[in-house]
Amino acid sequence: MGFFTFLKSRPIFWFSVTGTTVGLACGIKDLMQGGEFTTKTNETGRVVIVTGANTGIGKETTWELARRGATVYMACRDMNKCEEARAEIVKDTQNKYVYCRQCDLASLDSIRHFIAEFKREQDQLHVLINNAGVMRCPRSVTKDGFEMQLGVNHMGHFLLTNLLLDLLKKSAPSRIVNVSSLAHTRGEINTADLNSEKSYDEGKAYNQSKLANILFTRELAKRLEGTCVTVNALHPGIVDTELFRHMGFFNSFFAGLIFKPLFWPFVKSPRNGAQTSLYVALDPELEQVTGQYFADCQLQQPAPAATDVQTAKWLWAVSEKWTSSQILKVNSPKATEQ
Ligand SMILES: NC(=O)c1ccc[n+]([C@@H]2O[C@H](COP(=O)([O-])OP(=O)(O)OC[C@H]3O[C@@H](n4cnc5c(N)ncnc54)[C@H](O)[C@@H]3O)[C@@H](O)[C@H]2O)c1
Repeated sequence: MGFFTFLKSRPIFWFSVTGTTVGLACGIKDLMQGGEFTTKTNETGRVVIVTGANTGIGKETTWELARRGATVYMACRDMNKCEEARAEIVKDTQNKYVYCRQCDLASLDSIRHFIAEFKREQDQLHVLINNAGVMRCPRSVTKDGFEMQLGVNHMGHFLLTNLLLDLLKKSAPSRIVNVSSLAHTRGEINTADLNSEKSYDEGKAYNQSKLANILFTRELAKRLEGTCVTVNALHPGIVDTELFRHMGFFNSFFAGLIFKPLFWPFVKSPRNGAQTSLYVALDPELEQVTGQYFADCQLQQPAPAATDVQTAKWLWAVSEKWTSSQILKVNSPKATEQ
């Protein structure tokens, strides 16, 4: 009996096999969505900044914060997209205290400008969510000469956070949330070529930037001891967002074609992907918790490389130097500087 004849002769069997497979996949998908942050909180009067808030995880995070009454600043690169997202959120939540402000993390000047404008409008900041990110893009550099993934994912947020520490301390108890990734487990801080000037691998550069997010979190937590400002990092899960678009047309097309269907049961919706950010930002039980790493709304152990105290100190010193130097605008920073 040929294969197709066999298929045709047992329709009920195949119907059951397909049904069971789809059912199992849906069950697995349900399980893989991770925890949901269901604790009711009222955020009225609390001021929050979310970077990269116009799409994906950042947009859903902003949406839920707005639902809970917070004053939310959407710190975004593209004002048109930001206004579009804001309009949708305001219409749904009726929260008028949602604002769009330009903040291009690939430009230290833009970050400083955003800070100056923000501080003119607000004298409080209760939560800073460093969410924006680019992934596996072909090599390019920021306005200040940083390799793009290092520059946006780590250096931009490093400067932004440091320039907001005064307000966060003044508004304490307050929180900083750094959206990292499970990709940090494959990361390594390349102390000989942090800025990928000698060689570039888009995957390694992304992993390095996400490892940097956790090292920054842990070093900052130490520096904030005794201040009632906490800082934690997280992995949001594998989330169906537009993050793949940075990989260029060819790669993102194939990632969409192969990766998404293959990993469908494990892929979260953006709304589910925002739950750990919301949990870390708002859960009352985490008021004292700092320097930790979370996933699926649970405390997790990061990779050993993310707990290396010496590397965290080295990265802090280099980041401080590179983001404070005006010379960076002209010359690409030297990766060997310490
Ligand atoms: N999607 C996933 O599976 C996944 C997994 C692990 C970690 N993450 C992390 O989650 C975060 C959010 O990503 P997402 O999945 O929602 O993707 P996304 O592409 O939908 O969102 C990223 C946001 O960052 C913004 N951004 C990029 N460059 C910027 C710049 N120079 N200045 C300001 N904003 C900039 C984008 O405009 C966008 O709004 C990222 O940090 C990402 O690394 C995502």
